Amino acid sequence: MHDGSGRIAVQNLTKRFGAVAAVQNLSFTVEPGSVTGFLGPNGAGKTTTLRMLLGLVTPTSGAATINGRPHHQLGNPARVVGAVLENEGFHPKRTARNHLRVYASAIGVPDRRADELLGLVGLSSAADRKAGEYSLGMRQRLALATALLGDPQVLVLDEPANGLDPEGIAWLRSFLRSFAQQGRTVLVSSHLLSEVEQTIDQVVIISAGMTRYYGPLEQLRQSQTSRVLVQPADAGELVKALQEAGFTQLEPTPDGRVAVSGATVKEIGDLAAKAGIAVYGMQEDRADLERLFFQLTAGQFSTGQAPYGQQPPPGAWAPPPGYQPPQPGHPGYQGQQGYPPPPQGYQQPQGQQQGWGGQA
Ligand SMILES: Nc1ncnc2c1ncn2[C@@H]1O[C@H](COP(=O)(O)OP(=O)(O)OP(=O)(O)O)[C@@H](O)[C@H]1O
Repeated sequence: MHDGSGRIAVQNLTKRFGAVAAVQNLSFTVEPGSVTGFLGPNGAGKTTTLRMLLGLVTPTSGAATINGRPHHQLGNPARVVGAVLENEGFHPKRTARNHLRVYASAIGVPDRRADELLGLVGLSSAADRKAGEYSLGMRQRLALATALLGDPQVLVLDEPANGLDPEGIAWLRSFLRSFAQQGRTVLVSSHLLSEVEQTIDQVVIISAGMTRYYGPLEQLRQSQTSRVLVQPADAGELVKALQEAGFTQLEPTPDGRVAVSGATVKEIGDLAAKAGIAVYGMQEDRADLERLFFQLTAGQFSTGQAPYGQQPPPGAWAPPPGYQPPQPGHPGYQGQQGYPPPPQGYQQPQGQQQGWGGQA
């Protein structure tokens, strides 16, 4: 029998599709009572990992287990793990209520559970409409209702906020938190940290199939560093003046400004005035989680420019504890030291993606 813990364990998991190494030696655990974000850019290997966990793809090597067992050894898996995967297929002519009843009967739960769940996910009024007429957001709600039919201990969701409206996203957040507070396990994937930031306790960040960060979100948050972006008339003179005054955490920005860590706006302003350097603007810039996420998944840990001097200043943009440097084979791998610029055209995601409002 399984150990009943509700723990998800991924150990040295690897999946190759021909020449494509979709997942490479991935390891992490997800503890019950927490919501874990599984994050990575498009094509990072999230869906493949979740599909291996759910027994839909066979690993090339390594293991993914729930309750200490691979999916095919779970007995009645719907009672253990509920999953919402991308592109969930519904019979287009079947109503939502009938769809849920078919699944309820397949896993041996009573019909009334279908109506309970339609209410929970806010679909009661659309229960008799055909799934083929549902919007993307409605299909997501129906997929979650299906995943919950067996009252599972573990919930695995692949990009669940896709297509949801703001009310739906807020509902989903509070639902997942209360689900985890009952001592259950939630693993939720996303390619946007901002989308899941308010929901998750711990985070697994992957890029090109490899783990880049694994640990509490709070730890990642605490590693944020604030800096001041200064636009001086003469960057070289300002850097010299700052260095002479003992401020050494200085970096040029791609747009020609000087990024100063460890100094206040006032300190920089006073110093520039004393040195007779005109300053046209200063802006406090708090490193947000999204930028850290980008830096981690882009295979680097810098602002994209080599800092003034030889090496990155200690602490200025140091990786957070839990950071795992790129391995050979990762696009961001630069040997022992390397600070390449971010890819051209990268745009920071704007705002939160929208998406529920059932009767949580
Ligand atoms: N069945 C398959 N055959 C061949 N290659 C595949 C297959 N499934 C996935 N891949 C490849 O594996 C890599 C990882 O894909 P995967 O769908 O797991 O990424 P993802 O992180 O879920 O991306 P997204 O956020 O875009 O959904 C990609 O390069 C993808 O093209």
